[in-house]
Amino acid sequence: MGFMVQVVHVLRLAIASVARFFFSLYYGNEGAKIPAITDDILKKPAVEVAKKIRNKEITSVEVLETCIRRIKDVNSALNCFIEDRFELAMKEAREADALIQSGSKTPEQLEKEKPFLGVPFTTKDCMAVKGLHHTSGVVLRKDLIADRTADVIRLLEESGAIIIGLTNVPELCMWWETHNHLYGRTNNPYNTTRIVGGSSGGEGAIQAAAGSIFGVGSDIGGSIRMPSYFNGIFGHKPSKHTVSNDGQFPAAETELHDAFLGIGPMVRYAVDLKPLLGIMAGEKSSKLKLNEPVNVGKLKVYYQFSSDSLLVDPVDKDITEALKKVVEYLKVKHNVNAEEKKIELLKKSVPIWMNTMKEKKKYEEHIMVNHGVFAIIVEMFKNIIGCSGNTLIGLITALSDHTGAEYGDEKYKYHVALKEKLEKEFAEMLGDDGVFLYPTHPTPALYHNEPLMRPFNFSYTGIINCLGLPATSIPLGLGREGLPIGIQVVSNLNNDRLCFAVAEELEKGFGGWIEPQKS
Ligand SMILES: CCCCCCCC/C=C\CCCCCCCC(N)=O
Repeated sequence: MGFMVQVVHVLRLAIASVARFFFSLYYGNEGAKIPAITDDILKKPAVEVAKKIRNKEITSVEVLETCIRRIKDVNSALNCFIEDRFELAMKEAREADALIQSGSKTPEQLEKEKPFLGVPFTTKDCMAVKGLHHTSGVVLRKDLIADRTADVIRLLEESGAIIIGLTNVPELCMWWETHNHLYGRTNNPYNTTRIVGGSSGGEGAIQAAAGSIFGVGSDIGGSIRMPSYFNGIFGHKPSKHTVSNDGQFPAAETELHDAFLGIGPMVRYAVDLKPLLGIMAGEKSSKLKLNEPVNVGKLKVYYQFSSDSLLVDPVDKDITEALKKVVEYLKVKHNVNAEEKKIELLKKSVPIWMNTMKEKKKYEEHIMVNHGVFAIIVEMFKNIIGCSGNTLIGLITALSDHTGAEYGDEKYKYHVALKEKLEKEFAEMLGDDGVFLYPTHPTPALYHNEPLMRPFNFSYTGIINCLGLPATSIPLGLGREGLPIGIQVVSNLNNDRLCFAVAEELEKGFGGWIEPQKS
């Protein structure tokens, strides 16, 4: 059995390598370039932009105009921004400026009451924003306009931030390449022949390209952390039950999935993670004790190089080297002796995620009019001849939903039990002062469509969703292909602030976000 699994693994890798060769011939290595960033305000953290607006060093209207210009400059190459509310945003920016100019509140009062006053932001199109489309990349929802705004977006608006539009996602947000038959495919700002990840892929790209000041993503299998990683920015999936999942499509249908799913910030600068999560969490932010100081030198640091799963690609040497450098950096700078782990159950990341993700409702019910295996196969043929509203991977995922466990059966319960065992192991290891460093993903951004050859690579992030733990994707520079690399840092439940402290420290040591290729 073990031998056969090894043989299948080697065969899969061999086929994926041959396919990669053909992908490289097909796409070449030169994609479209995006223009250099010329406005300094786009190279500032959101907290600094907010301060400058409050202190009348720049107006909200000027910041918004700069973002709009930048979005227009980069979107033909990236196809990441899909719907705007520029006019309404401009009205809100004028109102913000008028409030500041009126002098009715001091900058200190504004900082307390409306910390992001006048700061433009974007979110993915699976989040309800009143008056904008709410499709999740599903053709059946193409005319659906949200009649209310998701809790998390409302909280950000109450903090003074201004939503300027929506970014692209994969069909039903359930794949890690951003492509659908409504808005098309999104390209990576570092190399447009490569993927941006998913499902918050449009958001990853617009943040990396500096088209908005901060972004909001959501993550049930890595959808914040993978696009953050592929696009060289910071992204945080919060502790379970911290940020309201209201107003998101698809909604989490079970208690378990509500724990897996998290909405969080996607940003160019680590310093923005904490204040944004504080606002997004609303009343629940108090349990995170975000203002408690964290001494990185006092943290217990654990790390693991690979899940050792035979269903997943080996971890790229650039990522392994980067993780080693992080361990060395923490030793030299903070005298922290990190401990290497070999957590056996991480090998089972793929079956744990795949089986515990089962719901009563079948996947195809969200994306197709006709249901059942036969209907899916018919739709696949239609896809091949270019006549389907569904993506091929959407249909493959629908088909795969007819394999493995059924919601609530013995197989499902077995995998829930495995998840609980791993949860206990992580809780004991991390305690109140521990962090776990782990690859966010085994490879840098693949060519478009290439994830089909390596479908389960998302499990490095997916397994952390099953545990409900907070995790931040941290950029660590560019690898040998000129594409972003990095790791994720995981902490115990409600210890999100430890992830932020590590993110800020590694940003200092490794440079954080790097402006993408310029024309
Ligand atoms: C060609 C071989 C295809 C093998 C079957 C692939 C089945 C894939 C099923 C599920 C993949 C889910 C990927 C989740 C990515 C992120 C989800 C998220 N919203 O956080």
